[in-house]
Amino acid sequence: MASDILVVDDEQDIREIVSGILSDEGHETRTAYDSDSALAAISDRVPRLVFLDIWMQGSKLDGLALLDEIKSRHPDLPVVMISGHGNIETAVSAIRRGAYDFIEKPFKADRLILIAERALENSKLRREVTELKKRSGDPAELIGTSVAVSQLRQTIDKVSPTNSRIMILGPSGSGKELVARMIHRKSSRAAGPFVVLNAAAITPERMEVALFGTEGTPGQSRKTGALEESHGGILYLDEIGEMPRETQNKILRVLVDQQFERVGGSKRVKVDVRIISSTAYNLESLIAEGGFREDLYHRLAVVPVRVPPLAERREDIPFLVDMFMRQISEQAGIRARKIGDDALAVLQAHDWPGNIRQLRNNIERLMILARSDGPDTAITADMLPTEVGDMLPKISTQGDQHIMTLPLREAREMFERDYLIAQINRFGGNISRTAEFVGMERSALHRKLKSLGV
Ligand SMILES: Nc1ncnc2c1ncn2[C@@H]1O[C@H](COP(=O)(O)OP(=O)(O)OP(=O)(O)O)[C@@H](O)[C@H]1O
Repeated sequence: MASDILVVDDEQDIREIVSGILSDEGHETRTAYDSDSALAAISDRVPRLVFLDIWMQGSKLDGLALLDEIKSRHPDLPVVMISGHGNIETAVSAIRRGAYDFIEKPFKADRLILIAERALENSKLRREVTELKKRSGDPAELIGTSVAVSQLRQTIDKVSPTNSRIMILGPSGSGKELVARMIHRKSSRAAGPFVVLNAAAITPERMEVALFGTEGTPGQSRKTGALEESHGGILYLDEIGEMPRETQNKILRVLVDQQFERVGGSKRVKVDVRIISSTAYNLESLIAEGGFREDLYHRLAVVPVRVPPLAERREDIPFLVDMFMRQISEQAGIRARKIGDDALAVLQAHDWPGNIRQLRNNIERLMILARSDGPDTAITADMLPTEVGDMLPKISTQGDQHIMTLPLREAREMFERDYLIAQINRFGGNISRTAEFVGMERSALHRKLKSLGV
């Protein structure tokens, strides 16, 4: 994927040489001749890399001051200083102030290309590390040998190299985001960003700012939105059904002409973004009710990809349990345990309404609870948390009466989850309406659902 590089220099020759060499390498370049035009270019669209001259005649800010300004707005944007013979010391001090490197005039094309590549690679690695930290539990590949997962893998391989828009359909916790990340990794945009915007976790009022950013006012700085952040990469719109109707109209326009305006501005920002969206609920019924634009649905779901619920691929459960055990033992320093066949059978028989996320949460609890029993004893069915063993209630008999007991907290959680699932279904999957009905803030409901493994 070509990278967008901004070259800032007051000398036209240098601008042309630098951008010419980089364009020959397949990069997209833009130029600016002073601090104002550089800041304007950056606010049109944030580039991936900036080459910045230290001495610029007629510029309001000199190179170092402009570097500070750029870094204060975009701390992760790499900047390479272009220094003349006499100002190496300034270049060195620029590095202390956050520049990635410097290149001394006159320079050879090879050196310029090398520095650009290193700077781009370095910032890509930094982004990846941040991503990895965020999703440290994610496996690199889909776990499972079921037909459903094998087909899903094949679909991912087929759709990744194309540029088509994908809609991932599947219940909460089934691995939709993981699938989207895999498509990103296997696509030609792998070097570009992967940005997530969860429509269910953002209030409708804040949605447009989150997506389009704000132009900023004299007292308030400009903010880039998810669309701009994902330029050259992939934007993952999670829970697309929750997108407010008005924002849907604007997204449709972005899809048509790949341009948008920041909130409070009229300048058009051009972006090159591939959109992957996802939904856990039936969008068709939402469309029928008028809650979702049908034309937008068709544009987003050029290729629909289905992620099956865990209950439809029970044969994968032993592999997942094994992987989570190892992962949790590494992360939490708890020794992995053997798991008895009876316990595995219970785990495989469970319906897992919260899918893989819920399975993982339960394995974690199980490992923590079983910790004191000695590392070598296998986990047996009676050690399973009650939530898993809801088919294994503690039943006692008094006379001819059978009494079922569940620990209070777990019983509450279980009923709370079932209750919330029932309400969500009743409102056709619309989180806003469910939240209103159950008297919770939308984001609080979203957090609650995640914590209950829904
Ligand atoms: N096939 C799989 N193999 C291993 N781990 C998986 C698999 N599928 C999902 N997971 C793990 O399960 C958890 C939930 O997955 P993910 O967040 O992708 O689900 P989701 O469908 O996007 O959920 P939501 O709809 O709530 O956003 C993650 O920790 C993910 O790493």
